[in-house]
Amino acid sequence: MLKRRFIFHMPLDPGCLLERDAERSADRLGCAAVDFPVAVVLPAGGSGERMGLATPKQFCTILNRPLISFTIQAFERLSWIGTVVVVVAKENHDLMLNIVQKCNHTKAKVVHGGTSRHRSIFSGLQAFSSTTDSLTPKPKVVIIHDAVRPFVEEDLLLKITLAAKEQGASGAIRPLVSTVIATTSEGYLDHSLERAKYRASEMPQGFLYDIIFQAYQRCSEFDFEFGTECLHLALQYCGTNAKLIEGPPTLWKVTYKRDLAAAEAIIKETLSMSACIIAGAEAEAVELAKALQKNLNMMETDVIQCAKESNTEYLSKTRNFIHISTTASNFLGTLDMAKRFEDTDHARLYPVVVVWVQLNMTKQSVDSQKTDELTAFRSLASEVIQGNVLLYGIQIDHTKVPEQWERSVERLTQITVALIRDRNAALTGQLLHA
Ligand SMILES: Nc1ccn([C@@H]2O[C@H](COP(=O)(O)OP(=O)(O)OP(=O)(O)O)[C@@H](O)[C@H]2O)c(=O)n1
Ligand SMILES: O=P(O)(O)OC[C@@H](O)[C@@H](O)[C@@H](O)CO
Repeated sequence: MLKRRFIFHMPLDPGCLLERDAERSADRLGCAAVDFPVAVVLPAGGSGERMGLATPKQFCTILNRPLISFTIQAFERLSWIGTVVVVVAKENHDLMLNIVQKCNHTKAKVVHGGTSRHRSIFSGLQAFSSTTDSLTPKPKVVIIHDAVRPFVEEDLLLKITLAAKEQGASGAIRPLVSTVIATTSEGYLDHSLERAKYRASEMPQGFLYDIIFQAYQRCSEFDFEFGTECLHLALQYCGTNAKLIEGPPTLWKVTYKRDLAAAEAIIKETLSMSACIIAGAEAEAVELAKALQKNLNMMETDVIQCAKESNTEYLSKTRNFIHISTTASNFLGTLDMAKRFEDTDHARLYPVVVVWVQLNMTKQSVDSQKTDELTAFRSLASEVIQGNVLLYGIQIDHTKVPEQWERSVERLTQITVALIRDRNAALTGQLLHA
């Protein structure tokens, strides 16, 4: 087995695209540090007017999956977090239940929201009960997080939770990008604030449940209608001064169309950071695998000898598999892999890419054989895509002429990277040529 591991930092792991050793240890860290019940309220009852789409932005899809599911998964995967109350508009109740079922969000509880974000959050808080034997007992600490902020990582959640436990309230902040100014009623500049003295209030925020619940019980109708800051309610109505914790740049809220495009780009980039190359036994295939691994230097790649070895170790590390074969139509091994992805739920949340590379060692097959092969490949691709597996094909002609071989491998690399990065369903079942 040929292995070369890179020291590799995932720039972001939104909603745990892959369970990484580091993530697992952080989860263990969380379990050790959090010895009290923690629950979550995700306000998702808005209409997304600024997004300008018919579908509320929390239900807009990325890689065939609603945005809200990425946010829920960021909490679902942490063993030290309990119930995740998702607050949606009444008309979206069934849609949300379908998402919970399809994406297996076992911690999610769906409740109805209100006409404003604060009303929705309060409705979410009321889903917990003070009776200890209830299905949703009230937590010690509750995390409040906008459902349209999909990138929230465990270490920040841990800091917010522990700070809320100690201080009563905590909130994520980010440096201001633009300066804040005050305007006159005629629309002229009144004055500008010294930017360095101010921060943008982001999410997640954490609270001792009793404090934030009491704050909402006491707050005014004006607060409910026009307020945007939970930390302010804790201070105003419970005298609790939130601990502020600076978070990473990925905390931003999906508000406009550009934010959705940015979120999709980040998720695709993170899914494309690793690959497993299955070389088969033939010497030429192993040679191509090593050349491809060398060219794929922007990815953490493993090379294994055969699909049978693409066991759980590799499954947990990547969602991109490059299957090199020297025999035509040997793509049927992909079906076994697809079945294994299905058995391990590996493709439930994120599409798995399988690039079948056919290394042509002999002269071209006759046209009728090529047509049959393409038909079989296409029908396999349309079968496995039902299980969220995207099957692509690339043919490469073997040559002993070094310059030609180098050019072919470079083209193979470029096509492979493009397919993995874009995960475009329209190209599945195609046999491209490097
Ligand atoms: N009545 C409301 C309004 C907003 N939210 C939620 O609060 C979060 C942040 O609010 P915002 O970004 O303003 O969402 P929308 O109100 O949907 O957006 P817009 O203001 O553009 O309509 C979102 O997850 C949104 O779904 C909510 O639960 N209930
Ligand atoms: O006002 P919107 O409903 O767009 O978004 C809510 C934001 O204000 C809120 O998420 C943070 O600023 C932290 O309170």
